[in-house]
Amino acid sequence: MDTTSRGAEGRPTIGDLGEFGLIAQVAREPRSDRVQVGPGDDCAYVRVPTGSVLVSTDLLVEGRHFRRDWAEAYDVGRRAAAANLSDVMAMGGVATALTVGFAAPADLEVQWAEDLTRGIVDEAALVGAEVVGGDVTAADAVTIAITVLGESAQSPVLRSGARPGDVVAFTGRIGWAGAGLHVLARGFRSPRVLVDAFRRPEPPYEAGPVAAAHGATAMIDVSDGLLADLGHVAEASGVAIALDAAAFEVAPPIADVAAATNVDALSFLLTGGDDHTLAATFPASTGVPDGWTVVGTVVEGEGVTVDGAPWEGAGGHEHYR
Ligand SMILES: Nc1ncnc2c1ncn2[C@@H]1O[C@H](COP(=O)(O)OP(=O)(O)OP(=O)(O)O)[C@@H](O)[C@H]1O
Ligand SMILES: Cc1ncc(C[n+]2csc(CCOP(=O)(O)O)c2C)c(N)n1
Ligand SMILES: [Mg+2]
Repeated sequence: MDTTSRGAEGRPTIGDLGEFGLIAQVAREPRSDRVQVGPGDDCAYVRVPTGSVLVSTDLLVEGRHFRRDWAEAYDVGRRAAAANLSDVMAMGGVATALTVGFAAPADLEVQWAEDLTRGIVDEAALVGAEVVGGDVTAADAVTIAITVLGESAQSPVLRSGARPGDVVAFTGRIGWAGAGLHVLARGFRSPRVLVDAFRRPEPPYEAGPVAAAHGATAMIDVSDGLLADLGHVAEASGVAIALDAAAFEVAPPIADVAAATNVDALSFLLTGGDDHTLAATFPASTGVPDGWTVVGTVVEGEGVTVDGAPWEGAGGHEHYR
């Protein structure tokens, strides 16, 4: 525990509690029957008179989630929207509408804000969603808080449905954005393909509903890192997940960066965040849809292991840690 973050008279701070401790505190609040899924999944699912709606909020803060010297405003917009749209995808749904909360200092160029909006609108258009409202306020750091609404053709796929015997799989690019961030943080701008993957993730939007229709038992978008996000699935489902390192194929640019910076290439795939791709579990009998790679199995127990042991390296992303 970080004792340097103690509040007045030694009272605990949210830094002590941690991101997930704080969320657990909010999640304990009672909710009515109209809340079919509350805090704890990629989206909430709330009953309305005409059916049910998926809803999720994601916040991007300058310096924490993006840097203006690392990405153009347009790409920050694409990424801000993608981070939200991918949470709807992870429930097996399709996004319909976004509201955009935007806070920035007065000296931000108008062009930056315009380009950001264009990026958000273009990313939303990939799934047929539209920006329908928002809010603007002054702030010291550029902050983008998007709320997304979505709908689902079938019951949403939760984090809590994984069962022993299921297979664990992912689809889309994994580790690319994390490797891009690693490169940028060391002052480099290449390999370009990795830096671009960080700047503008490409969530496999159609894969969410396809996986749901295929019978996915649990699903999550990979934003904190595969191990961390599968950890959320394991915890919510009351199971353990056993990954097989040999099942992961390391893409050449990731292998190059790993070799050049003396890092285990697998760590990018297991702990890199920001890809906004999908991980899911499927019954062994149904197998996985096209384009998914099986990387492990669901077993009795708790936690996530790689080749039978807990991952020794750094974990995924967690605020305040
Ligand atoms: N301040 C809060 N109040 C209520 N619920 C919260 C709060 N912060 C987070 N949550 C809920 O906690 C759960 C986990 O949040 P988290 O941001 O880790 O997941 P996520 O939205 O899937 O992340 P990502 O968008 O990075 O994939 C979500 O269900 C989210 O709605
Ligand atoms: C400048 C900069 N430094 C570090 C990172 C890495 N990062 C920040 S938040 C996060 C998890 C998802 O966020 P959240 O849990 O808030 O949804 C990750 C992987 C970044 N994107 N930009
Ligand atoms: Mg998510």
